[in-house]
Amino acid sequence: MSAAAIHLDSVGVRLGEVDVLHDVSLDLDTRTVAVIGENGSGKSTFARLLGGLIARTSGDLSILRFDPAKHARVLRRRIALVFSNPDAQIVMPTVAEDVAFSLRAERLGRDEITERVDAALDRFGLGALAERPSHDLSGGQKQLLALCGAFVRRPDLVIADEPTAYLDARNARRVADHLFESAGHRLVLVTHDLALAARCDSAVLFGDGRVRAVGETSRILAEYEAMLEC
Ligand SMILES: Nc1ncnc2c1ncn2[C@@H]1O[C@H](COP(=O)(O)OP(=O)(O)OP(=O)(O)O)[C@@H](O)[C@H]1O
Repeated sequence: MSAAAIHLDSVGVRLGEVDVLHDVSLDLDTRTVAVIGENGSGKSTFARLLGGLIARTSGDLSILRFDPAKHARVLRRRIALVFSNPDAQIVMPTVAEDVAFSLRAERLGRDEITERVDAALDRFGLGALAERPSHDLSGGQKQLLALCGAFVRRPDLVIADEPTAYLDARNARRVADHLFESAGHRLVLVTHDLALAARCDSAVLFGDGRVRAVGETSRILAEYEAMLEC
């Protein structure tokens, strides 16, 4: 098994009748990784694969040195997913309850849950909204809540798919800053925002369900920009 945090060897993903990812081989070991590429190139499918939401059809895959096909439960506890539509991630009636729900699998005492939830709400500027109905929040506040729920579990790996897509500039900056804070987690960030991608240590460029280029971010971004100009 590879020593890289994220390792794929000839991975293919078929969804329904469609081969969506083809022969993906990658070793990703930088703390932050941008995933870029044109619409429909396979980025979200790649993120869902890493997040354990879909399974590979062929090839080998290890994440944090675990095979998701064999250790899905371990990985679920170590990986947090953040998507552009926070509504899909909000399940409990109030803001504080929703964050606490993220800790349900952690077997913590009531006091520790309260402590962790309060600290996370404060960190994401949601302290004053703790008792508010979660579905009444604005889009940006919901995204912060989804992020809060992801981070309260202290994940080793955060997989974020267009986490700033619907946010105003200030909230987008706030969300991005949280993602890039060196809080001990690795980050895989799917984004069309190339300024955001530029903040990552390395980048993967997808095209037609295949890896077109991988490596140091500025080089990959230059390749992508040149490709878009063609
Ligand atoms: N469940 C599915 N069944 C069949 N085809 C799918 C399914 N999910 C995605 N696809 C197809 O796989 C391809 C890649 O989709 P994916 O969402 O991974 O692309 P993307 O790079 O994230 O695109 P975007 O930038 O537009 O979000 C697309 O052609 C899409 O239609």
